[in-house]
Amino acid sequence: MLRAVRARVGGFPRHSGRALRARGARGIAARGQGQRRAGSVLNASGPIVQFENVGLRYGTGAETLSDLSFSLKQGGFYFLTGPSGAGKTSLLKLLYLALRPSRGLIRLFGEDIVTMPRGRLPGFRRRIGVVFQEFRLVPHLSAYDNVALPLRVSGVAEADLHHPVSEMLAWVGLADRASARPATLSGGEQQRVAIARAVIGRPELLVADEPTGNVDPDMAKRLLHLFDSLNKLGTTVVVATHDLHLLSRVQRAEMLRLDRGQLADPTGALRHPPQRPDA
Ligand SMILES: Nc1ncnc2c1ncn2[C@@H]1O[C@H](COP(=O)(O)OP(=O)(O)OP(=O)(O)O)[C@@H](O)[C@H]1O
Repeated sequence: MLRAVRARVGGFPRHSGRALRARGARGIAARGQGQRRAGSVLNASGPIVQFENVGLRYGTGAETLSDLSFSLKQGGFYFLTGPSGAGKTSLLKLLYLALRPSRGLIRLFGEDIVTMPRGRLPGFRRRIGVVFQEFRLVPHLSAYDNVALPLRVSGVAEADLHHPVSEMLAWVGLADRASARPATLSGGEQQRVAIARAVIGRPELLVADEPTGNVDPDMAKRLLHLFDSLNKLGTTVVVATHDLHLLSRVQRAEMLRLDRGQLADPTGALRHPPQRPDA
């Protein structure tokens, strides 16, 4: 079945962008290929994420993340790697605004999100697609309705939902499971629904935590191709993974390697935060 699906779709599912441009759609819906929303303070090549000397501490313990200074360029593709417990999920939570840092500066879409009033955060979160490590599907909704959720939140009309949602479910090989509730799906199937939900709105930033952890190598390749296609349409992609086979599959991807809460260079040496020019 996978082969049949593969034959039908060569790039990112074509109806998704169309639905997002439908009448009444808000926010991300207004974007075309590689374009940013009107009024964005970012220019086409500016960083979409900037961390300066960021630290994160849970409770009163030692810092889980320390001295993180890096930027992600708009339209970039990044793999986040590192041993278990290095802090990958914690870093992704800072990126998708589930946590605020204990210290340092984070700019997202050109704005300081550390001091941003809480009321503005949901609007920012809608610009980010997230594949959670534990999926977080809505249990009482079908696979179809879980995938449709971001489009409904963006104001896409019901009449415009069917094509993009069905196409996306077919892409992830779940056309025949559209009406299934999450509890009746396997772990790998739930993961694919979670991925379809995260990408269908063509977010400006996609953050995926071990998105291929529960699928076989063929499906992992296919899902990575989906991220790759989305990235080519302008979405900045950050994928945390232990799967070293994935890393070579996107040639242009850059690596971020975490080790004990700090960024390391590819040789494993810890990278110290750059000196500010005025320091
Ligand atoms: N809510 C929390 N409260 C306290 N400590 C936490 C919390 N979440 C994570 N940690 C700790 O932070 C450290 C980093 O965890 P994190 O999940 O970010 O690592 P990871 O690199 O994603 O690991 P894995 O690859 O196993 O998923 C771990 O020592 C973990 O115990």
